[in-house]
Amino acid sequence: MVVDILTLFPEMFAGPFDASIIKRAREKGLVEINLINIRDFSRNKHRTVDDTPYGGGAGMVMAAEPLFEAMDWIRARRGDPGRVILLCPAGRPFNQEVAAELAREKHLVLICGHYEGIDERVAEHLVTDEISIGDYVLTGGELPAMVVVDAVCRLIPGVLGERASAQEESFSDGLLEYPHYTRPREYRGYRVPEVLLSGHHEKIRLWRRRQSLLRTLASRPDLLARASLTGEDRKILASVLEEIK
Ligand SMILES: CCN(CC)Cc1ccc(CNC(=O)c2csc3nc[nH]c(=O)c23)cc1
Repeated sequence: MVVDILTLFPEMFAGPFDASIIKRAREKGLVEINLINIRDFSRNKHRTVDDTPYGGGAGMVMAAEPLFEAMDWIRARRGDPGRVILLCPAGRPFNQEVAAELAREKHLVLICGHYEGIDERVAEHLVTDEISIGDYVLTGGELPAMVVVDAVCRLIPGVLGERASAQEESFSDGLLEYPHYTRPREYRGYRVPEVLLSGHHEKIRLWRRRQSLLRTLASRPDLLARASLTGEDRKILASVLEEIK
């Protein structure tokens, strides 16, 4: 997969993409990430990329020209991208389903907005998808772009070890994860639950499932409503609800 990121602050991306899983994916040639500075496509001598809004109002608006010029350059080099994603607060809420959809593309362009907004002609004539990463206001689209790239890249075959992706399948039943423990058995008087030390695989499986159900019930009942629950799950939930009566 090729990801072209249009941004005013390419330096912001240095850390997250040069470490760990994304770095390995790039080295393996599974993903190519190009950082493109929007300012390089400004056609005026002051290299400006924003201007005052028509109709008045506070703040500045990102101009259309540098983004259209950058898209021409991308198209000339690599042909039409599958998706052109504008990161913006008013976009479609990003979630695992959107990540899976984008992970099937060969070529993504991400546009990181700034200022009060971007000239609407960009959204109208260049953009295929507008994506928000949540209902809170950030200073720009760069962190959202990193979040999207991270979530999408890990779904590209070969990026995660096959074990991890197999594990992913088991979690994708929509419940929250059960608690994890590792050595030592006791640390500062805090002990690991006995069942996990028992070696009794069926009891451990049941305990973990119960923990997932309890946690999901406690903090994400909305997920519980949507999850694919087995008969066994319903029995566990019934006994839990009995207990807390
Ligand atoms: C004045 C109204 N603001 C919209 C809520 C203007 C505005 C604020 C912050 C931004 C910068 N944020 C993003 O570009 C952004 C891009 S994706 C995203 N997801 C969640 N929250 C976000 O702020 C974002 C852009 C416009």
